[in-house]
Amino acid sequence: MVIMATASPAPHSPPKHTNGEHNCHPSVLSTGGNDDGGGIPVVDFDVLVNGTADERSQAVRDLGRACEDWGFFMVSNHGVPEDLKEAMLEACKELFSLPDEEKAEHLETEPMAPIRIGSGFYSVVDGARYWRNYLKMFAHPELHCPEKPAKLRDVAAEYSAKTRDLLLQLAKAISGSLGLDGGRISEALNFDACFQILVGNHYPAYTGPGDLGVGLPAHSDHGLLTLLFQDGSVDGLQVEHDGEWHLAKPLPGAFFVIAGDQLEIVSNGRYKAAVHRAVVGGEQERMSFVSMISPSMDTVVEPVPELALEGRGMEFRGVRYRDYMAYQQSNKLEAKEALNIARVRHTTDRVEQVD
Ligand SMILES: O=C(O)CCC(=O)C(=O)O
Ligand SMILES: [Fe+2]
Repeated sequence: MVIMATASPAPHSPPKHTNGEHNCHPSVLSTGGNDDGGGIPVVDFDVLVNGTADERSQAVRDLGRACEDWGFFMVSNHGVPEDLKEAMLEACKELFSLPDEEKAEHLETEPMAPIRIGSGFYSVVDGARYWRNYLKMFAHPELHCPEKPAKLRDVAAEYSAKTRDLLLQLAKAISGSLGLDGGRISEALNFDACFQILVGNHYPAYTGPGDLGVGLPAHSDHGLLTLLFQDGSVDGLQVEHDGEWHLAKPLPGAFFVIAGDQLEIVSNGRYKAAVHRAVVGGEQERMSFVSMISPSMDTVVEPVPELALEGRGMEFRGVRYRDYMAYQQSNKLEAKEALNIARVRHTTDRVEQVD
């Protein structure tokens, strides 16, 4: 069975709640829901911030291991209310079901536009067709939001504030897990003015050839950390780990956290950005919602020098985040290809940049 990108047109049907099992590629390991036996690691956020000193130290170590081994984990007991997550998805569904005339201003805008509504079916970036509709909104330092549906702005403002707070606290703990001061990564990345983006993904019911289609091809995210949840029990997110694809099945209420390219750069390659993809299949449509934090657009991101001193030299050169994001968003999504613009290749007698 082959997972296919397809050129067929696809319906823009309004999303509805779905339940039930999702077809998955036979070579994909079903995982999640526990932290043993090769499952996706789980970090209990409440313990991470409110535990005893010993519990917190252990949680930070576990977090570090999750970032090192997977670049991908679940966070439970995170404090973001379920009804806020649901309201965020509902507002997104309403937006996707509006007629195109009502979204025209933001449809298929250029890759760095603060609001983009689009569809993988019309992808101008790489000519491929993906089974996906999306809404992208810059959310911080300023929230950019379509006027319709009317409820979207308030919900997005609250959701972005709550998830930003969570992501910044995770960044602090991750900084600690690297043996750095908790504020070190925030300082290096100018997080007082962090950049945040919200993305709603809608994968319509699949009517293309074969059993499965590509919703979003294998990629790593361009930011520092991505927080993701999906609607109901329709799975489709897969993460690469040790050369295998794992189906990411969430624990009830938990978020997925995905290490992005800027974490790989700032940690000098100690933590790897996770390659992931979304597959679609069958009658069931799927939705997911992403909140991502990144350095401010003007920050030149490079490894924290303390980490470069651990005998491995600087593995990345400094790249302004705005340029990095523009490059990643304007080119074909191909696993971690974008990181090569920042990677330094070490050879025995000289150091060169990879172009
Ligand atoms: O829909 C998903 O589960 C994955 C979405 C994703 O990877 C993204 O929006 O960057
Ligand atoms: Fe992603």
